[in-house]
Formats: sequence, C-alpha cells, structure tokens
Amino acid sequence: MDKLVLASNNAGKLKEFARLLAPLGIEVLPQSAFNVSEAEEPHPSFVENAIAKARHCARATGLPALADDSGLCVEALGGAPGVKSARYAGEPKSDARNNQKLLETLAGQTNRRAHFTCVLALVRHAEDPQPLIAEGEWQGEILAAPRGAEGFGYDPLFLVPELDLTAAELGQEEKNARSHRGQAVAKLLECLRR
Ligand SMILES: O=c1nc[nH]c2c1ncn2[C@H]1C[C@H](O)[C@@H](COP(=O)(O)OP(=O)(O)OP(=O)(O)O)O1
Ligand SMILES: [Mg+2]
Repeated sequence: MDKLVLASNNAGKLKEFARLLAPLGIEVLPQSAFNVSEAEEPHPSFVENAIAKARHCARATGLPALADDSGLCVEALGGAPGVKSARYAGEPKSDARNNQKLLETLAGQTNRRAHFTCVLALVRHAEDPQPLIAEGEWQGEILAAPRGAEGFGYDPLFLVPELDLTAAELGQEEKNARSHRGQAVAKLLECLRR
C-alpha cells in the first residue's frame, strides 16, 4: 500500500488525520480529490457505518480507503446521540445546532458523563473481506456552556476532567495524544506494522 484515500468530508477530522497519519509514510489523499459522493450511514453501529464509508470510497476511487465513524455518547441519554451525532439537530449537519440541542437536552441534568467513540475501518479494496478495524474512546463531561475555539464538533462542550480544559482548548498535538481518534489511529498503525 503506497497510497490511501481518507473517506471523510469532515474538515476537522481531515486536519487531525494529516498529523496522525504522518508516521505511515504513505501518500494520504482526501476523498474530495476524487469527487467521491457522500456515503450513506444508515447503520446502528459505528463499525458498520465506518465499513460502509470505506467501501463506498474504495469503490469510487479504486484505492485503499480509510473511514472514521465517530460520535459523542452521553451516559444520561443512554448513549445518544451516538451514531447519530452528526445529524443530532437534523439536516443539514450543523455543529452549532448540535451543541445547542445537547445543552438544552441536558439542562438540569446532574450526570454529565460522556465519551467520544471513534471506529476506523481500512479496506484495501471495495470488496475487502477483512477490513482492518481500530477503536478508541475518550471519557469526559459535558459542560453547561461552551469553552474554546480549537477543534470541531462537540469539542467546546467536552471537558477533559483531569486537565480542566475542553477539547476545544487543547492544541492539536494535545488533543491527538488523548483523543478517541488518536487512540484508534495508534492501534491501526500498530496493526499495519505487524
Ligand atoms: O473529535 C471530535 N470532537 C468533536 N466532535 C466529534 C469528534 N469526533 C466526532 N465528533 C462528532 C462530530 C460529528 O457530529 C460526529 C461524527 O459524525 P461522522 O458521521 O463520523 O462524521 P461526519 O459526518 O462529520 O464526516 P464523515 O462521515 O464524512 O467522516 O461526531
Ligand atoms: Mg458522516
């Protein structure tokens, strides 16, 4: 494998992957370079959606593809918004409206525990019978008001308790060193080295 397509249209993720995948030492291209259409993500699990996105991209490009399906799982909401995180507040996708809805939904809630989940799926070709899967989780708490301007998505509401900083108050290296995505990429790289 000397080339890989990133099966994501999320600018925040793509920025993080640029750094996280640098150690791979292969060419990593965004799927926008190939005009890949948006994949369907209809499944109830992160892993199924990640595989669907990776296959869709590999089919469209004829190249190995890496997809990330991720989301925020809030304990008091039974794990919601979970796989529906990107469209929590409906169409079109909006981080601002998602954050607003989360704040309103959790108003008065004292259990603020939550975690981010990231599932990566790498397929060598569209019909790959053995996708490489790697997962990561990041525990935190949902604040009552946003803090910080870095990152993307729910980062401004996601407090990292041991640092007393939100994910949006961390630099990219600091976030990557701890995040669900950083952990999942580390595992993926380990699998690839074997
Ligand atoms: O580190 C993160 N910091 C903050 N929020 C995050 C993070 N990681 C995932 N999230 C949120 C954003 C989005 O609401 C959902 C992912 O949805 P997900 O379908 O995987 O991605 P997406 O639709 O934005 O782009 P794409 O499918 O093209 O990769 O979880
Ligand atoms: Mg998506």
